Amino acid sequence: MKHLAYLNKFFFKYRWRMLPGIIFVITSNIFGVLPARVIRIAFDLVSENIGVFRLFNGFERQELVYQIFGTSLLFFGALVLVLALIRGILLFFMRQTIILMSRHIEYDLKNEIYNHYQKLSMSFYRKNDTGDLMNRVTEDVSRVRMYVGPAIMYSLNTVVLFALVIISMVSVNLKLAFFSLLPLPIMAVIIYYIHSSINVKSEQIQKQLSKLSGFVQENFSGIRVIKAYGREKHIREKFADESEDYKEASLDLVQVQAVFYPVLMLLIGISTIVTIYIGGTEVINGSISAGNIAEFVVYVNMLMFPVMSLGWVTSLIQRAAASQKRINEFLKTESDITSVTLPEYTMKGEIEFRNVTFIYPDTGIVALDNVSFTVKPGQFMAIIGRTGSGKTSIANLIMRMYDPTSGTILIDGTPLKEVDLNRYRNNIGFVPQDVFLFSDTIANNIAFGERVTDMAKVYQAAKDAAVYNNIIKFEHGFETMVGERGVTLSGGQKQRVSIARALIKSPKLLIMDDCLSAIDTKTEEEILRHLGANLHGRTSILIAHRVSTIKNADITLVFDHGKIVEQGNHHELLKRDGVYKLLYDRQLLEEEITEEK
Ligand SMILES: Nc1ncnc2c1ncn2[C@@H]1O[C@H](COP(=O)(O)OP(=O)(O)OP(=O)(O)O)[C@@H](O)[C@H]1O
Repeated sequence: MKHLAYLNKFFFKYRWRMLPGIIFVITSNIFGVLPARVIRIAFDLVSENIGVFRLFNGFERQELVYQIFGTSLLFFGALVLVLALIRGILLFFMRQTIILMSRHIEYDLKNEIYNHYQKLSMSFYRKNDTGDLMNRVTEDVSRVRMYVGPAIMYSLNTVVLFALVIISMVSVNLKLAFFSLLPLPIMAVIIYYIHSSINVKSEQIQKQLSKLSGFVQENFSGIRVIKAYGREKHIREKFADESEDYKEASLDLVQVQAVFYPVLMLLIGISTIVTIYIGGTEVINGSISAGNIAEFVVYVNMLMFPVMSLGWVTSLIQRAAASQKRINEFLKTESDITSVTLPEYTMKGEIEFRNVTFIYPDTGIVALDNVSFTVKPGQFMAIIGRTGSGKTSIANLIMRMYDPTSGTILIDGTPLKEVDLNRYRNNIGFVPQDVFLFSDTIANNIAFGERVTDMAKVYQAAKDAAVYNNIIKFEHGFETMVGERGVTLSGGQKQRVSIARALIKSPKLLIMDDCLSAIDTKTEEEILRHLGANLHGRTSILIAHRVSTIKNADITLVFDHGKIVEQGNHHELLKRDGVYKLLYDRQLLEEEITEEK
């Protein structure tokens, strides 16, 4: 429960919705209880007037008595209707205030969690899987909403209604009040246990359903592999097995639910019988009137729903507490990358790694081992090396996705930790190794880092990334949607759109991580030619696998096992006759063989 205390700030924020809400709960219950008294009066009127009616048997006056009697009953009927109507209006406002408040809190909480997510570093995202992150913003927040809305509303309602009904009952007859209320606690306990069992089973079904949809999603994504390997039958059988588990869990739930309502009806019936029996003996004793029995039967029935909902509300609160605990865990997580905020920042583009060692925090893999190098402003630096040698880790550290385990990274002579990260990243154009395009138009994907989409700049960036001619061939040109709902771009086209996204920023520092791998050598040359023309005054770092890509680099670092094993320009490296020369010769040979074919 203490976890839910976090939400109190929202109750305070929305106090002007909550307070009227409470007033509506109280008044609606007053109007809920009043009809029972009207019914009592009407009942008593019937029993009293029947005597009078019979007394006038055979007289003309009997007709008049009947008319007065009928009109009075009609009046009471109309009164009950009016009271119900007023109660209905008040209930409407009760929901309009409290449930509306819960929707506002849900909105605020979702935004708060999402904003917090945005501040957290890459290592956080590595540690937590996407499904879990999404669940906290969606499912957990929904469960918390059930607490701040329905649970609070029904709890308030129950407390107020019980107070009013008990006062009314006791003021009539203490003994009858005691016996009428006696079955209710027993009923609450039974309903609580049945409800808990329903909850456990519903959770099982939910889990099974998530597993099933995860299975389906993965298989739809990998449908090409499934078809290519002819595994459709096998997958179909696996799906049937998973569905079978889901079906079993659902049947289990139906069984418990089937017990729930008959048990409930039985308990309500018992309560009513007890009320009528004890009430009857009290009428015989002369301590209450027959109308009081009717009044009590109405009270008992009025209490049924709150008692029924008690189990439900308890489980709502328990679930919300568990969800809020998970949400609090995340909200308390601090980013391990913190930044200073500076009023201004201009970047020249010098990068220096001084004895940098980097171990990935989650796996303990030593990605970089005592690496030192300097890139001067405007220089073109290339990084080459075997897979897993630490090239991407260099890019990650320059982007400050992670901080080095030891050593220092200096930007224009200032340690990176002392640089305003937001402004710094705004000066960088980064093309990651795994291309990611949003489900949006090509133009918006290219202009992603820009505040406003300037089409002239979008076109120029697309031309520089050698993808312009491809895009204009699409039916909707730059307005073509990409991603799940749009066209599927080829691997090379995606890479070039991703390059255009970096180029449009005219960054001071351009980092391209192996982003020319799916592009043919001719297009690659075209891009490099454009880049060459635009690179003046801007530092660029190109991570590549092909030596041909980086021949023109001012300096090339050759990586192996997280260390720089060679460095220099193309000619210097060839002269050294080391790893670089070996790579170059091997690639030349591969190219010759391909050409001969
Ligand atoms: N996010 C990560 N968490 C943990 N370990 C990682 C992570 N990324 C990379 N590694 C590990 O760090 C080492 C260096 O990886 P890195 O991605 O820097 O290599 P790379 O030279 O860029 O490889 P490639 O050419 O295949 O992209 C590898 O052993 C890899 O398994």
